[in-house]
Amino acid sequence: MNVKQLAAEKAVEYVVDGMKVGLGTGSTAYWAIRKLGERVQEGLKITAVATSVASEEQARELGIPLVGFGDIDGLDLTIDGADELNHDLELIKGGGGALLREKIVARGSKRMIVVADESKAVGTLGQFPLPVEIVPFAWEWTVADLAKLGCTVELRRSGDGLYKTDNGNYIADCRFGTIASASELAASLQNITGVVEHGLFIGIAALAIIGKQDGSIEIIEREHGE
Ligand SMILES: O=C[C@H](O)[C@H](O)[C@H](O)COP(=O)(O)O
Repeated sequence: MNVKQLAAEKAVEYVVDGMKVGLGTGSTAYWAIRKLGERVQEGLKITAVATSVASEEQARELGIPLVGFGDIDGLDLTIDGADELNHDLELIKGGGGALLREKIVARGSKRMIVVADESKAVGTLGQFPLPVEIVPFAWEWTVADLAKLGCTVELRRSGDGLYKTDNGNYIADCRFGTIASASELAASLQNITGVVEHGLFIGIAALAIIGKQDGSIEIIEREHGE
């Protein structure tokens, strides 16, 4: 059973004619984009923006109409994956390096649906190293500042060199083990000048659709105003 596909295809049921849709990034969002492509070929009328070069290419190949950010002032719905999520729908994202674009797109959406398999649902965030996008300039100092927050930091690599995001920045993967307060940590991260954005998504996702090995789906909805 492909539980990522199960969750992703359920989320696509929320898409209706006329919607402006944000396309997430990663191996779960892949299935949502694929299903959306099928529905577009069957006549669904939507426009979309993508959160990464990879998702944009996938959408284009499937014939999903893409628009520029200057053409629209917001989105109705974004469907995206997560690396970890807790019961308050606080997320860790950025395992695929797309967190900055993902956060811009999700924040510009009336609703964000997270799609994930059950391994991503945790009691406390932090087992997954938190991806933090940092500028290459003086990255050594930024990494040192991040480590002062109580994590071990590894600069993400790719092949022989350092990994670069679609925006030309580096990713520092910060292993906290346990994140007691995501909002306090988010505030501390935002205070570090070399940090462009971090992978904590707090108060952004409205709904999570979690695919389970037994073929069932769990839906978690965030209380309004939480
Ligand atoms: O940068 C990547 C994104 O935040 C992904 O949504 C996240 O890493 C989950 O990816 P996957 O569905 O491949 O586990």
